[in-house]
Amino acid sequence: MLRIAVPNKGSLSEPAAEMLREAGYRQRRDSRELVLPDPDNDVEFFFLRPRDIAVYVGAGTVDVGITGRDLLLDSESAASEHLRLGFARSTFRFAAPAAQDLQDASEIAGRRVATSYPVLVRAYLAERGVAPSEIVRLDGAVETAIRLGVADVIADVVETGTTLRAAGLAIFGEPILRSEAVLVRRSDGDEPAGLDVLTRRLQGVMTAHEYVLMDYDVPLALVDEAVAITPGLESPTVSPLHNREWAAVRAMVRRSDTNRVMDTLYDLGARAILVTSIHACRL
Ligand SMILES: Nc1ncnc2c1ncn2[C@@H]1O[C@H](COP(=O)(O)OP(=O)(O)OP(=O)(O)O)[C@@H](O)[C@H]1O
Ligand SMILES: O=P(O)(O)OC[C@H]1O[C@H](OP(=O)(O)OP(=O)(O)O)[C@H](O)[C@@H]1O
Ligand SMILES: [Mg+2]
Repeated sequence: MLRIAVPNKGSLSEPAAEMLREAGYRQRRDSRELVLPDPDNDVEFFFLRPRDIAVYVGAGTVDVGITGRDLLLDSESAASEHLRLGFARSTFRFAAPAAQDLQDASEIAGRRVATSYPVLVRAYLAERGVAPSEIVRLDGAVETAIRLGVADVIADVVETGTTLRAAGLAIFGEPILRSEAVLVRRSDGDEPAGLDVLTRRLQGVMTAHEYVLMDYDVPLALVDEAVAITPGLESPTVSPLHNREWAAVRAMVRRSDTNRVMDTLYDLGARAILVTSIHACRL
């Protein structure tokens, strides 16, 4: 049985459970459940703190886990990224009171930095030869650290930037890291049995979100031009129609391109252009 660690709380928890549900796995109904066997799919879920997941995976007590790239790197555990999952995207940034108008990470020299990710911050500054006077490790609500006088600068997760603005802080310097949810596995050792199936299922969910199925009819003489507009992933399906002068085409199209592609096809002379969502897929 593949042992899979899943975040029990926080920003990662709900979207991770939703993705696993879409991939056909059982998910818990009660947030107090800590372990959930799914014998039909030959896996077992362990609901753990997101920050601890890479530690358990690195120690080999669970086979794989879902966590954030930032949490993985800050854990220094023997786990590594196996698959990007595309949700819980964030950037990790330095910020300071807007009035101070700091511009660059080099200005952190001699200043105190508060963060929940001390390993990431220490490594980033060390690489650039910047020596802060202190790195203050906090569990959360890092934005308040400056007002309370324990730090001059913070390094924190930024999604929309609302929290920083509300605290009167402004981002400065380059992003320290771009993060998203990732599937992690142990860095060394054999690939755990069943990881290939989990990976394909999760990739299937991502592809189903990312692509739509587009069907349209097009005059035979225009099929080549139409197919160049919708090349699909491998090759589009072209089928004959009862009216022999026309053909039907079916291809996968990036969801974000849907309307642009429909406009282009219509201008070319395609008609009856239909778009359907993909429920699940294996490529
Ligand atoms: N708006 C956000 N706030 C916090 N973390 C976010 C956000 N958006 C994405 N993330 C990602 O979620 C992970 C952090 O999850 P975690 O559960 O530790 O923090 P949290 O959502 O702030 O929960 P908590 O309230 O327990 O601190 C990181 O990988 C982070 O990059
Ligand atoms: O850029 P934003 O969209 O505002 O989101 C980012 C903020 O959200 C999180 O805090 P959370 O509310 O989880 O509180 P915490 O600091 O106690 O973790 C995170 O730590 C940032 O502070
Ligand atoms: Mg938080």
